[in-house]
Amino acid sequence: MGVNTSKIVYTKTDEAPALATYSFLPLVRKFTRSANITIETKDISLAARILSIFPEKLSDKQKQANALEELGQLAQQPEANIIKLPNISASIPQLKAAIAELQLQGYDIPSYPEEPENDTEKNIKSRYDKIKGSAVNPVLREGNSDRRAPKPVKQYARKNPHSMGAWSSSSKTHVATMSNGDFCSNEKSVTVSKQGDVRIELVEQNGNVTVLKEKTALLEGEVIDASVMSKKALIAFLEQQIADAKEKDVLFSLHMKATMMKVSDPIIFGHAVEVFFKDVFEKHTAVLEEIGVEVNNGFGDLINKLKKVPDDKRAEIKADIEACYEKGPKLAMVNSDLGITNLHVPSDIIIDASMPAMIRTSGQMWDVDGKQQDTKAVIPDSSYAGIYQETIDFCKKHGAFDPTTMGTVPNVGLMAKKAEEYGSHDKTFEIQADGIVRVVDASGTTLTEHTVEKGDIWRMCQTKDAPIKDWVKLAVSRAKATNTPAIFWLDKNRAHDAELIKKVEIYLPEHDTNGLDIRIMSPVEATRFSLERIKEGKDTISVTGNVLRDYNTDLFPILELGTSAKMLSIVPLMNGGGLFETGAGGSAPKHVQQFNKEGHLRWDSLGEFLALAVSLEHLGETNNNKKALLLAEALDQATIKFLDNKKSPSRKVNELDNRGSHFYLSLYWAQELATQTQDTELQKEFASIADALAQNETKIINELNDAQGSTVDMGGYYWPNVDKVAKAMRPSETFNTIMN
Ligand SMILES: NC(=O)C1=CN([C@@H]2O[C@H](COP(=O)(O)OP(=O)(O)OC[C@H]3O[C@@H](n4cnc5c(N)ncnc54)[C@H](OP(=O)(O)O)[C@@H]3O)[C@@H](O)[C@H]2O)C=CC1
Ligand SMILES: O=C(O)CCC(=O)C(=O)O
Ligand SMILES: [Mg+2]
Repeated sequence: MGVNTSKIVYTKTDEAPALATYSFLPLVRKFTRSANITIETKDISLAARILSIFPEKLSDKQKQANALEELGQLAQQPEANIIKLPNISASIPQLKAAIAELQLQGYDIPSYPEEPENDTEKNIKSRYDKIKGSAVNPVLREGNSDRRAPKPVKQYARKNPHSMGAWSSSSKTHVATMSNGDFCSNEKSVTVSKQGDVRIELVEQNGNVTVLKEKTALLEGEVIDASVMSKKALIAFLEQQIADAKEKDVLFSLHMKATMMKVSDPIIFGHAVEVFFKDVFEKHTAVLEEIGVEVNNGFGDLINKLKKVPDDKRAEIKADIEACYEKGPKLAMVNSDLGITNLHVPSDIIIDASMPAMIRTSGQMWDVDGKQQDTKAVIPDSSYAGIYQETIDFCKKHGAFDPTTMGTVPNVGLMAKKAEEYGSHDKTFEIQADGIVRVVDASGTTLTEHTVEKGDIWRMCQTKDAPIKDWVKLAVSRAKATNTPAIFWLDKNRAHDAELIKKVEIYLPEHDTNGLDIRIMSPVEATRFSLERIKEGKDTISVTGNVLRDYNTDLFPILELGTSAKMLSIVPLMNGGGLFETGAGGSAPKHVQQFNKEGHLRWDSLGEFLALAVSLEHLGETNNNKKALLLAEALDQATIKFLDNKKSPSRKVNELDNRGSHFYLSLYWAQELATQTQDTELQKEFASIADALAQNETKIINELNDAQGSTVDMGGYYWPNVDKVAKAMRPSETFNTIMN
């Protein structure tokens, strides 16, 4: 294969990682040029995705290609080599903010029609709904996931432990979850014996049949699950928990994944808002309807729309809101200073990050005065809530974990082909009438059926056989490579898991597992087992489904490393390519706020460094590009040095930030290349760069630090001005000159 085929696609995303890209990518280009590697960028930011689907009224200059679609296709090709940075999975409030910003910048795109009144508006809404929530990752993830803390990162964390809030055995913090009527208890699961289509329909009590989804194609051996969340049971549960939080005097805090579970979870979120502020919603139904309040977008939606109400009425509603706050338990706050509660915006309390953050902070969240308090963490569906309760119990019993001695829990996650719950959006429905929802195949056989009531949330999930097989293989190969026990987190008492266990039991014996310790345990047992081992400094691979992949790869990294940004996240694509995700966390909106305010970007690009190294290694191997392999090796060494010398960004203004950290990585990377002797061309090229960087270290760092301390105008949040940001992110002339 010719060396010219070496191409890495680097994604342009949103918020903090996008800012970091302005500084990092020019450096990556410089380092990879001589190895004949092309770095192509694909803009999959929220704003670019919006523009790409509404080209009609845009000028040619304003139009955006549908980069996500192109990448989705590429991910299925063997030559794929994609570095994927975290992107915004937009809640409706974020989507609306991005649209408003683009309109203000002169892009003629339609507003989001919350309640579409005609076909045109319905069409606009359905186009926007495709962008909503987690719309990027499921498209690119054409493989299962291998997330872990690389050895040097783990060693660094052991030597330089992050803060850990102490735990008290008398902590009142706990998880509240439903015991009946939820998705977990109502789940039915079937492994289909042959390929074919199924129809999802609602049969009303009067015999009326409404087709909810005409056609869903199934493959042989695929596992399908159907389940329902009862609205009545949910509301009863929420009422009970609100009362109980008040009685126990703990904060009430709801933890959902409204971004990835973009259909079901906003509805559940909305119910929580309505139950908490019941008196307001009951008393002012007509007014709230008139101003178009959408509770599924959070309580913040009501607050924003109150502006439309006449002064005296608004004062009355506000007084009633205050009365609800008085009457109910204290709410956990997302931002005490700004009065933003846990119920304001669904994307503010994303469970994978928010639960571990709470566990790391002594099991506490913040009250309205900014004081830490014990908390009732409300996770309505009980499928996975138990892992957090188990972790909390463990901390109550043993105290906080000790990052200097604790082991690690890497994850092998099933996620290819939109596996399980995270692929269920197009098969999730808020039920409009009492009846039965059934899944029927082409021969008319009913595969599953559920009795439902109006307002219930019904959903179907799919898990294809090939991804399961690949997942088992990946688990065995990771267990073997690291000689670490691997636990399948599957509960034989849960319908879906029972089907998966059957498959695992068939596929495992196809591999040589001699000498390996591979077991199947329920999530709760697996948590306990892994935590007991972690405490003793031992490692345990968690082999999980898609949701637990997501939860565990924030939970363990946040406890072990302080953040999931330091994770290596590899997705070996099923067709042979590689998708390299940077870190296991998100796009850190808080970091952008700080950058705007004081010109300091505390984003840690370690995830990018790790992903780039494995991407280069993959490229070197698949294209027989020796220079790429050398670059990868040198980058790994540079990253180790970077950690040893503590060159990660600080959290405080006027100290080393993201940009300065990139300088040090470049210095060390160049030095590594200069000292290797296998490739004299690279050696020569980078020796002079290494020298220039080393000689100008103080000057460059001064130039970078001098750029901090004042506000930064980016000319936009979702669609910033490229020149402004490029300038802000590369403020050292000396550094730029050497690297250009
Ligand atoms: N892979 C993806 O594309 C993912 C995307 N998301 C999206 O990201 C957005 C924010 O999600 P959220 O749940 O708040 O989680 P985030 O992971 O973005 O943020 C939580 C906190 O983690 C810390 N953090 C995360 N990454 C870094 C980093 N590289 N360097 C330093 N600190 C870091 C920061 O805490 P502090 O500064 O306080 O230390 C940050 O405020 C949402 O739009 C969400 O949908 C979320 C997860 C994955
Ligand atoms: O796609 C998303 O919204 C988030 C993905 C995520 O949290 C993860 O994969 O860890
Ligand atoms: Mg996650």
